[in-house]
Amino acid sequence: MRLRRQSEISLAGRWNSIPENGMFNGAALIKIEDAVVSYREDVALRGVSLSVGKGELVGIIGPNGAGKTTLLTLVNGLGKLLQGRVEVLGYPLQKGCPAFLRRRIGYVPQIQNIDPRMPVSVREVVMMGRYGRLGLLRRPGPADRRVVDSMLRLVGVSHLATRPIGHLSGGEQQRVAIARALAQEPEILLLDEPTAALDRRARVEIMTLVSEIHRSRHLTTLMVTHELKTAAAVCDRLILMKEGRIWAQGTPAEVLREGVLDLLFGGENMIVNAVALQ
Ligand SMILES: Nc1ncnc2c1ncn2[C@@H]1O[C@H](COP(=O)(O)OP(=O)(O)OP(=O)(O)O)[C@@H](O)[C@H]1O
Repeated sequence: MRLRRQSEISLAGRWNSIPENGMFNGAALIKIEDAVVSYREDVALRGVSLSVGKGELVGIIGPNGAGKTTLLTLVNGLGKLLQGRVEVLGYPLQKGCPAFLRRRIGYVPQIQNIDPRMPVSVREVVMMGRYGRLGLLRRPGPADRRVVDSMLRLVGVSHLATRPIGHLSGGEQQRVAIARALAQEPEILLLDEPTAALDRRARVEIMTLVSEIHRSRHLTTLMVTHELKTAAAVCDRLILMKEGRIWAQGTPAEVLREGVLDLLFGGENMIVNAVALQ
C-alpha cells in the first residue's frame, strides 16, 4: 500500500499528538513522541506517540504495512527518525542506539528460512545472544554457558541443544530465537510476529511461552502479532496501528470491539473478527 508523501508529514505529526492514556508516566521504559519515519517517499510512521511502562506486555496489531515493524526498529535504535523523539531506558536515541544500550534490548525478528545445511547447533545459536555482553573477542565462560542452558530449558528445547539449527521445525526455531534474545539478559524484549508461518498448534504454544516468560520475569515486552484472540488474553495493552498511525490503544477489552476492528482492517474484517472474537 502506498502511503502519503513526506510533504504531508508535519501535518500528520500533529494529528496524533500525545494520547491521554498513559503517556510519559514516571516508570515508562520506552517513550516515543510524535515519531515520523520514512523510507524514501514511503512514510511508515506519521507522528506516533507511545509510552510503555516497566513490566508491561504490549501487543501491536494492524494490517500489513501499518508500520508495526518500523515502530519496533525505533525502540532498538535501527529506525531513522525524521521527526520526533525516542527515549529507551532513560536514554535518547536520536543518533542510533549505542552498543551498551542495544544489549539491554532483546530483539526477535520475524522467522527466517534457515538453510538446513547451516553448520551451527542450537546451543551455539543461543550462545550468540551472549556476545553482545561478552564482546567478540572474549570466549564464553561457565557463567555464560549456565545462562545459555537455563534459556534452553526455559523455552523447552534443551533436548535439541546439539542439533543443527536448520533441522528444527518452525516452532522450535522460534523458541531458539527467543532463547537467543533472552540469553543477553535484556530489560526490554521486542518480538516481531513470533508466530508467523507456524501452524495453529505451534502458534498457541509460542504465544503461551511469551506469556509465561513475561509472567515469570516481568520483562517489558513489545510484540507485533496477528494473533488477536491470544493477544487479547495475554497482553496488558493493545496498540492498534493503521497507515503509520496509532488508531487506538487500551486494554484488550477497550480496543477489540467490532467497530474498531472494522475500521482497522477494512475489507479483511470478516476474517479478523471471526478470529478475534470467537
Ligand atoms: N526497508 C524498507 N524500505 C522501503 N520501504 C519500507 C521498508 N520497510 C518498510 N517499508 C515500508 O514502510 C511501511 C511500513 O512497513 P512495516 O514493515 O513497518 O509495516 P508492518 O505493519 O510491520 O507490515 P507487515 O505486517 O506486513 O510486516 C510499508 O509501506 C513498507 O512498504
